[in-house]
Parts: sequence; structure tokens; C-alpha cells
Amino acid sequence: MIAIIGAGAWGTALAIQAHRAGRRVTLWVRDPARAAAMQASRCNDRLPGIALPAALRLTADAAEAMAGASLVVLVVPTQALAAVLSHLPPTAAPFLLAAKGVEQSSLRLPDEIVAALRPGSRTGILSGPTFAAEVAAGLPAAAVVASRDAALRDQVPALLGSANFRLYAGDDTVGVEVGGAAKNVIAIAAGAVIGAGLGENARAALVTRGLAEIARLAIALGGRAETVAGLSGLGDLLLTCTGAASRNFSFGLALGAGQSAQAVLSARKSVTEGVATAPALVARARAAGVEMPIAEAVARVLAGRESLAAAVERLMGRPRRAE
Ligand SMILES: NC(=O)C1=CN([C@@H]2O[C@H](COP(=O)(O)OP(=O)(O)OC[C@H]3O[C@@H](n4cnc5c(N)ncnc54)[C@H](O)[C@@H]3O)[C@@H](O)[C@H]2O)C=CC1
Ligand SMILES: O=C(CO)COP(=O)(O)O
Repeated sequence: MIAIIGAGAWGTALAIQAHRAGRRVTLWVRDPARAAAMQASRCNDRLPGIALPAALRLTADAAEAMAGASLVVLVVPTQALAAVLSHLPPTAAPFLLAAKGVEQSSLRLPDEIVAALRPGSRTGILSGPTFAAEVAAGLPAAAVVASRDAALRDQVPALLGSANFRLYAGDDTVGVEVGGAAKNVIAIAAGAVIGAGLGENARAALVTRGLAEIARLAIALGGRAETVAGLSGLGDLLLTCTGAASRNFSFGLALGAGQSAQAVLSARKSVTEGVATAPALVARARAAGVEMPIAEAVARVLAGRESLAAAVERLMGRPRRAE
């Protein structure tokens, strides 16, 4: 049995995918009223038009969700992960982490949060270019499962993969997590560039230089460049910087078109991870001695310390150097 902790768009899509892969699945819904509404309608309003399989169990009781689980998938936003984890019952099951971000209060990546709160637990990361709605609908997608635990990184693809959902195994957890966290920040910048009418050339340059700064941080933290060139890095960066369904890209698009961050966020129910992650990513990079000019520009603009026009001017005016 697989327990999915977090019934947002991605948690629900992963629950549907795990069911498709032949697993028994229980989905934990934080809010009991929401659990009851989902039970009654057998759908989640974050995945319009997608029916929940009849065999998918829903509960607002985390202990019930995790009883007998052989894998616990954590799919709450990064900023909520520590709080959620601290309320989960003890378990011998491994954790699979699906959040993409950096915790603001501690600058930790999701795997580091779990290591601090549940020392000794077996963990893996699931990441890649995977819009929830497409995975829920059964469209083809590929992602990576990274773990330092060789048995776990072989087991998870067998548990969650199916003909439409191809999972690769990897051991570079740092490279995978840095890619997943940082691509959301770069996607905000890409959206802003398009929203402000700066053109496709500008976006292509930004995505490419964004990839370079992601690689610098991944390597500084012990990850590998080839991981950043893979599904969880370049793959997800491409999707998030070009796909209209991306919340980070569409948030940037609205900023570029002149809306305030506050106005866009307050009209949203679902998480835009890059907003909270941007300053944390920049602080983590600084602590590692790594320059991330695009992420820094996003953090400054979001904090109201720089206009978008000034950020673009600053990026274009940086000292030239070899690519
Ligand atoms: N939606 C997508 O296409 C994908 C999302 N992800 C990642 O998965 C994570 C979750 O994203 P979504 O499910 O799309 O977000 P969402 O906004 O649709 O849902 C978030 C879920 O977390 C719960 N939650 C929110 N704040 C909470 C808190 N303070 N305490 C406890 N629970 C809380 C919500 O009730 C909801 O169930 C994010 O890190 C995201 O980057 C990864 C791959 C694809
Ligand atoms: O991580 C994602 C796709 O891989 C989802 O991106 P957004 O959070 O920007 O919608």
C-alpha cells in the first residue's frame, strides 16, 4: 500500500498514477471538509475533469493513511513540509519526496528537512517535467527517482511507473533537488520576460543562462552537471519556462504584464513554489559562494527592491565573460 501525503494537484495526480500502476493507494487530505467533498464528488477541483478511481481511498487521518504503507509519498509544498512531517506518525516505510523548493527558515532542500526531522529514514526524490493534470490524464511523461539508497531507487520506479509514466533511477539527490527548486525561480523570470514583451530571444537566453547558474549551485553542493542536463534539470526547466500551465511561469507572466505579486498570489489557491524559494535559493547559493544572477534578480523584484526594467538592465549589463 502506498500513502500519499498531500491532496493538492500533484499528490492527487500521483495517487491516480500509483493506482494505474497497480498499487493500493490512500491519499491524505489535510482538511476533513475537503476530504468529505472529494469523497462525495470523487474529484479534486485542482484537477478539473479527472475522476478519482473508485479504489483510491481518501482520509483526513494521517495515521490511517500510513497504516501498513510500504512507501510514504510527501507532496505538500516545501514551506509546509517540516510542519506536516512533525505531525506524521512514526513509520518504518521509506519517504519519497515530491516537493520542489528550498525552505525559507533554514535554507534546506526537502531531503535535508526529512534527514533533520526523521534521522535515519530511507528517502528518495521524485522529480522531472510532470504537469499534474497530464500525468493524471495518463499522457506520456518521464521523471527521475533519485536516492542514495540503491534498493529504493530501483523499487520506486517499479511501484509507480507504468506504460505512460517512465521513471529513471539516479543517485544524485542534490543535483535533482537543486534542479527542481531552481527551475521554478527561473520560470518566474521567463514568464516576466514574456509578459513584459521582451521576446523569445530573451527567454531562450534566460533559460540557457538559468541552466548555467543551476549547474553552478548543484556542483557546489555536491551534485553533478549531467544531472542538471537531465529530466529534473533541463527537462523541467524547459517545461516550466514554456508551458502555459505552469504556475511559476504564469505568475511571472502576470508580473511582467504589470500586475502586483500580491494581487496574483491572493487570487490563487494553489502553491507557486518559486516565490518563497527565490530568496532562500539565493541565500543558500551565497552561503556556498555561488553567483545566481537571474535568481537574485527574481528575489529582488519580488521583494520590491528592484523594478523589472532595472533587473533586466542589470542582467544585460553584467561584465562579459566566457560562456
Ligand atoms: N502540480 C504539479 O504539476 C507539480 C507539483 N510539484 C510539486 O509538488 C508540491 C505540491 O504541489 P501541488 O500539489 O501542485 O500544490 P497544490 O497547491 O495543488 O496543493 C498543495 C497541497 O498541500 C497542502 N498544503 C498547503 N499548505 C499546507 C500547509 N501549510 N500544511 C499542510 N498542508 C498544506 C494543501 O492542502 C494541498 O493539499 C510542490 O512542491 C510542487 O512544486 C511537482 C511536480 C508537478
Ligand atoms: O513542477 C512542475 C512541473 O514539473 C509544476 O510547475 P508549476 O509549479 O510551475 O506549475
